[in-house]
Amino acid sequence: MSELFTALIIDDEPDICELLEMTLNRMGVQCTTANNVLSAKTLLERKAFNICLTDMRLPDGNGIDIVRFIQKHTPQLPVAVITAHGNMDTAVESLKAGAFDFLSKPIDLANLRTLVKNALASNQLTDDTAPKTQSRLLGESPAIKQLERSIVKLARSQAPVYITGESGSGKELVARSMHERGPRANSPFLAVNCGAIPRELMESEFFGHKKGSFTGAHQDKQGLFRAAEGGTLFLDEVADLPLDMQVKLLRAIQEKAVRAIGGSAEEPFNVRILSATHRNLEAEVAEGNFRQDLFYRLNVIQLNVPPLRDRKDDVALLTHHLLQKLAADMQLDTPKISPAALNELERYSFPGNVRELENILERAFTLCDTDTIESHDLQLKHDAILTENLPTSSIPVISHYERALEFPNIDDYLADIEKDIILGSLEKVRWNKTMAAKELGVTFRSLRYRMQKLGLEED
Ligand SMILES: Nc1ncnc2c1ncn2[C@@H]1O[C@H](COP(=O)(O)OP(=O)(O)OP(=O)(O)O)[C@@H](O)[C@H]1O
Repeated sequence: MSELFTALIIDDEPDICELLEMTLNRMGVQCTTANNVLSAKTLLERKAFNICLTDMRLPDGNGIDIVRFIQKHTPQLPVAVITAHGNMDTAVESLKAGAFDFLSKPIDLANLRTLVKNALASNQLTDDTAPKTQSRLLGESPAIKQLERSIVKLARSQAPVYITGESGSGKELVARSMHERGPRANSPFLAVNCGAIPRELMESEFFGHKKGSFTGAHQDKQGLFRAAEGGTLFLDEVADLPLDMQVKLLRAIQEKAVRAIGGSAEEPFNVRILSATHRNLEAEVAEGNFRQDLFYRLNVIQLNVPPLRDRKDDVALLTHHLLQKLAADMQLDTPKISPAALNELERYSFPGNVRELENILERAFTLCDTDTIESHDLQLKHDAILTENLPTSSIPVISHYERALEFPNIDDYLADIEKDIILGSLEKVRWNKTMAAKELGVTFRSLRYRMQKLGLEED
């Protein structure tokens, strides 16, 4: 580090101030100290710093007062809070208030150095070096604009973010954008689908293994945490982690270190954790399928990606963009879309969200034999077209008799209706079977039986 950076250290214990100052000085950071909230605020008003480290307990207030003050006056300044050992509540509270990261006592010097390095990199983003990445998230709706603002703000922080939203709504895209707009942009972004890793390989995938540590371990393998060093690890479908793996993950996050299978020592990592699931994780915790303590660690800040049906204004924009992209990939001219077809898309409920829109357009593009996509090319599921925008007189009356004739027999038609009802309810309560059973007035067992019979598995 050739430039001279400056830090404000706020602590009333001289020994801690000295330890922090010595460590930071060795990293080329010049320190100013304050031992209470009042003098810290005065210094913050008078001088510019690159990083601020504050103890939680101060004689005339606490670290969160400092975090709030900085958020209000100099939000670009990364501030980290030093908390008492094991006091996760205050750590979470400070991250929620806008702290960049936290450090627990007794201070681990390796962790302190990593924190300072990350903070300085984040502070540098105010300069011309800030990633100029164009937003990947398309949309002009208020919900997307708000999401975009949250992404930019959270990109600088180290806080774990838990992203919720229906399948295909853009959770991974949000995680990726957060990575690309932050100080970790030049390091790896690794996305892992927790539900797709075979159980017996999970520990090795996450933490790595040493050659010979088990049958088939022919060479050393670097786990995901090590492979993502300096960057971001996105745990997709985190609700699918088996309970024994949840314990190991919690430990790794708490210790900020991992031990490879067959390895002799824990190795520290510097990775930001983002996670997501389309399931309701609170309900999984309530049902005993997900550990409360891990949920608490992952869910420091929650971001919700709204379903496409709730941001109808974005459908046209996304459609035009996706058609352009499809045409470019196939080296063809961009097709037009008829007003009627676009209107149909705008009234569609998109159970599979943007991913479904992508699939619909790809199919339509392939099927359409003119330069314009028409309604019939879309092949939308009619029961998923919302009728709210239609004048009542034009709402088609569905005759069960006529529809049943499209099926091989009446039982298949009735099964189709039952499937629709169950899926509708499950989607509404985010696949919480207890709540769906209640809503549908059947027992939990009966719902499970029906789901099995109809081949409805959670994906
Ligand atoms: N706002 C958006 N602008 C442009 N493309 C989008 C947007 N939202 C989603 N997409 C696209 O839709 C597809 C699905 O997005 P993504 O994989 O991020 O969804 P997801 O919520 O993580 O899905 P899953 O729950 O299945 O993991 C991707 O191809 C993504 O690029």
